[in-house]
Amino acid sequence: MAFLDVSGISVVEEGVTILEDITFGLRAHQKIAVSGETGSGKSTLLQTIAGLVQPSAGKVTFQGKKVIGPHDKLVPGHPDIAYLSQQFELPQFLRVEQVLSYSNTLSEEEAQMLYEVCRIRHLAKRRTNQLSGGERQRIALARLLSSWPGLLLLDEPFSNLDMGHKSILKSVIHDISDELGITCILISHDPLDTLSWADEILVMQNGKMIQQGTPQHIYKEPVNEYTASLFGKYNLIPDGKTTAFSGIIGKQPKGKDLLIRPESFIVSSQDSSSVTGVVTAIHYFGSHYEMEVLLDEVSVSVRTNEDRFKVGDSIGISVSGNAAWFV
Ligand SMILES: Nc1ncnc2c1ncn2[C@@H]1O[C@H](COP(=O)(O)OP(=O)(O)OP(=O)(O)O)[C@@H](O)[C@H]1O
Repeated sequence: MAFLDVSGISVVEEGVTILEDITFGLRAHQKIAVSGETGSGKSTLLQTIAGLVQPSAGKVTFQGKKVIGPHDKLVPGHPDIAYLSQQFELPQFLRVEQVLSYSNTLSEEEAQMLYEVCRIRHLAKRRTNQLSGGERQRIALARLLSSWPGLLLLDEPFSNLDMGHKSILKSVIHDISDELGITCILISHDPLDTLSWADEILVMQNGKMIQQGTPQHIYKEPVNEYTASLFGKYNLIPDGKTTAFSGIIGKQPKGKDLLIRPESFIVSSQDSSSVTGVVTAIHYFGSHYEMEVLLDEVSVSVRTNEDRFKVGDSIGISVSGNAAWFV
């Protein structure tokens, strides 16, 4: 029995299809991230799983039981599935300890462990109007988790957080899975949040799930340019202009464009195993440089750690066959 089974879910609102035939399963403790552009249906998917949106077709089964939608339930939602929305609210002007005690169903020891994991123990006496955005979010999270759900759905938890609060929240989410044993599904726009965290990524486009796989698979072998674009910079060398590279990588495009990530290029000597280009711009990013290199007719972005290049240099670049992908 799958921990969570999403089977053929479609959602239609006012004649508009928002989700179309989504199917996937989740094992207990598996970490799934959902990626996709704005409006692709990510939030609606999580809300349907949580029993907050009525599917028009298909069903969600959680721990062997069908999740009942809001049309068939007086108080929408599932007691064992927590959904942290982008627009969470905390009661105004209460002390944090009051907010948490109202929803708490845990023993004192469990509650203290939860507050420790959420990094909020030091905030107990603070009033809710005296908190930063990141602190508010961790308290909203602790409040949700105080019923100790089996499944936590996090909808863009990192948006609007500065680097410091984001980094704390990342550790909190990591510990929620690893220390509290709560299974999580996470929506995030930022590839850095999902690639390093998830066991599996689902990619949404126009209400459809267009790809599912490990972070490595999705990053290296995206099903199309849209998926490639969600996970970082890429070069797309159009079919017809790929001849020079086809020789090096030993693969033919077969009518497709050639996708190469900037870090997959290797700056090498100018010989038969490389393609010659001219550096037209260099951008500094702290941990690395990105050079714009004009090849025969195409300009590509090449990542390098070396600082010896300058605009106008003629360089050789190569790429290994398994770092090139046709889309
Ligand atoms: N109740 C509704 N009635 C009509 N349209 C809706 C409803 N809920 C969502 N939509 C539309 O469905 C599409 C998907 O919305 P959803 O919020 O699920 O996308 P998303 O991928 O989570 O976007 P974002 O990243 O901006 O949060 C959007 O075009 C949205 O306007």
